[in-house]
Amino acid sequence: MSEPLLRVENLKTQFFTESGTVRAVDGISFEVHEGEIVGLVGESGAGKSVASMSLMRLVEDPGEIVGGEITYRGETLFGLEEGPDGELRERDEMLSESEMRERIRGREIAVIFQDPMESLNPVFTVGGQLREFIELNRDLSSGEARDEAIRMLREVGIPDPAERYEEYPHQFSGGMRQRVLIAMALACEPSLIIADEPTTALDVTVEGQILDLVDDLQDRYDTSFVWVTHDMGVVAEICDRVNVMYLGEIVEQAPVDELFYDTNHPYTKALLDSMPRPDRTVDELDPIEGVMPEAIEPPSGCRFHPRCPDAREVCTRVHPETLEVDRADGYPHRTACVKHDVFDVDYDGSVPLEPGDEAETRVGGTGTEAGADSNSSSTGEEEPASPDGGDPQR
Ligand SMILES: Nc1ncnc2c1ncn2[C@@H]1O[C@H](COP(=O)(O)OP(=O)(O)OP(=O)(O)O)[C@@H](O)[C@H]1O
Ligand code: NI
Repeated sequence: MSEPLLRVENLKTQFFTESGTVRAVDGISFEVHEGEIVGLVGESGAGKSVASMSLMRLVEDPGEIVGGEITYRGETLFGLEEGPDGELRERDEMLSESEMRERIRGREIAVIFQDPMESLNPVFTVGGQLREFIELNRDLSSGEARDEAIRMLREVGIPDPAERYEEYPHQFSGGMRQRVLIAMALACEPSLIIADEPTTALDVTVEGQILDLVDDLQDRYDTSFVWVTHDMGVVAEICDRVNVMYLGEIVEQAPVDELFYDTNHPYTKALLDSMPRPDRTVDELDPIEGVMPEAIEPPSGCRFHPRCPDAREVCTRVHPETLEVDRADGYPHRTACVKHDVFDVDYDGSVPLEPGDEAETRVGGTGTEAGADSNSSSTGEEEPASPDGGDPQR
C-alpha cells in the first residue's frame, strides 16, 4: 500500500487546568490514505475535536500537544525528540509556525466546522469572503478570484451563484451556508479536509444532501477527509474507514463494513445499538448506560469498563493497547478489548463484574498495560503479550 497522506502516531494532547490535567487525546494512532474518508466517531467529550485541532496544530491554551508524531506527505507537522539533557524538544525537521500558516493550513489541509456562522463574517457578502480567501491563497487577480468564487459556489450546488455571490451569510439557509464553507475549504484544492461535525446542526434531509455533495466532490477532486461525528449513521453513509474514540483513545479501528459486521469492541457495539435504524422503532433503541467519565481521572484498566456489559475483573486493571486483530481489504482491524484472543490475559477465567461493583476505581494510570510492549511471554504467536504475572491482585 502507498505511503499514507497523513500519519498520526501516539498523539497526546492535554489541557493543563486548575482542576488537573485533562488527557483529552491520549495516545491515538491512525492513518489517512489518498482519497479516503476516515471517520472519528464517539460521544461528546471523547476527544474528537481536540484531535482534529491537533492535526492542524491549532490547540488552544491551556492545551498543548505533549507527545507523538504527525506526518503529512512525509513532512513532520509535529514531532519531539530527546535532547542531550534528556529533555523533550521539538525535532529540527518539524515545520515552523509560519510554515504551518503559509504552506499547510488552508492550502494543504483545510477545516470545516459545525457552525458556519463562526467561520463567516456577517458584515461581508458571501462571495466577497470567498473571493478574498481565494485571492489570498492562490496567485489570482481579483477578477479571476471572483470568477473562481462563483465557479466554486456552483460546484457546491448553490443555485444562481452569480446572484447569491452578492448576498450576506444571514440570507443563506443553514445548509446553504455549510455549502459555502465546503466551497471555501475546497477553494485551494487541499489534499485533506478535516470536517468537525459539519452536518450535526442540520436537519436530516439537508444533512443527507450535504453528505451526497461531499461524496460527489470527493470523487471529483480526490480529496481525503477526516470526518468527525458522533453519528454512526453518518459514518455508514460516507466513511471508508473509521476510528472509534472513547475518553481520548481509539478503541476500535476498521474499514466501515468490517466495523459494522464484525464489531469487536463493546463500546462500538453500544454505539451501533443506540443508533436509530429503519428496521427498529424508537422503543427498541438501546441507549448506552451511564455517562462518559472525566478525562482528568480516567478509570483504571480499560476506560470503558465501568459502563461495559462484558466487563470482568481483569478489565479493571489491564489497560489494553489497540492491537491488530484482523485485516480487511488490506487494512488493519484494530481493537482495544481484552475479550479478544490476541490479548492473552485470561479474560475467560476472570470474574464478571456486577453492575456498580467498583464505582470508586478511578485510579488513572496505575493499571497494567496489555499489548505489544508489555512483556515477552510470547509463545511465538502474534505480538501481544500478557500483563505481568497475570495472577489476580485482589
Ligand atoms: N479548552 C479546554 N480546556 C480544558 N479542557 C478542554 C478544552 N477543550 C476541550 N477540553 C476537554 O477535552 C476533552 C475532549 O474534548 P473534545 O471537544 O475534543 O470532545 P469531542 O469528542 O469533540 O466532543 P463533542 O462531540 O462534544 O464535540 C473533554 O474532556 C473536554 O472537556
Ligand atoms: Ni467536538
